[in-house]
Amino acid sequence: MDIAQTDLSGVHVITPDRFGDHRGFFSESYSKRAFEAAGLAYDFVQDNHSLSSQTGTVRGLHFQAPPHAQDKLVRCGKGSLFDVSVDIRKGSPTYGQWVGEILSFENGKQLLVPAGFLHGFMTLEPDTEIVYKCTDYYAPECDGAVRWDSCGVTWPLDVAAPVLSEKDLAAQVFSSFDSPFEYKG
Ligand SMILES: Cc1cn([C@H]2C[C@H](O)[C@@H](COP(=O)(O)OP(=O)(O)O[C@H]3O[C@H](C)C(=O)[C@H](O)[C@H]3O)O2)c(=O)[nH]c1=O
Repeated sequence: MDIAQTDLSGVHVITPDRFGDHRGFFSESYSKRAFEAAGLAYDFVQDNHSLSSQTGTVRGLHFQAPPHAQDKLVRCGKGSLFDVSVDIRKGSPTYGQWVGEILSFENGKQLLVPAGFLHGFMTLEPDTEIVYKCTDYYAPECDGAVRWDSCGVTWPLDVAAPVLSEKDLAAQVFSSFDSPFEYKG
């Protein structure tokens, strides 16, 4: 399992090993032991799975506010997507900065998105499935969203009208967003 730091401290790209044979492949898609050996200690309590049928579907950019903030370990179970994380920790030297990574069934890559970061993605092909682990349970009263196109993210597809939920269509713009997260070094 390769665990690589991104330009945003705390956000990692993780690539599990795949053992191929004549049947296909086997991969340990998550190992608490490997994470702890890399100094990453997360207690995941909920797995999420969503299907986006159309290319150019955008889900995000979302967060859960304290006291139910979530760290997320994200991977693509089928298809491909551009996964994005934005630092929203007030006082952070990288506040407002973003990283993006193509996650696909083919490349097996994962993105570790800590609490204090927005998370969202754009699908790059039809019938794309995302699967992710969270360190806290769903708390709709703490659910928050920032407009996908207001954070300066360079999205991979020039989609005039992405497929969005009502919630994401109505999300606040980043410039007027008051983050509930503080940078703790
Ligand atoms: C997130 C969540 C949702 N739901 C229910 C609530 C709605 O009835 C339905 C769809 O929820 P929503 O439109 O918020 O789903 P997404 O737009 O995929 O939201 C997620 O997308 C981005 C990429 C994220 O990182 C978050 O996990 C999450 O915000 O599932 C649940 O029952 N449990 C949950 O944990």
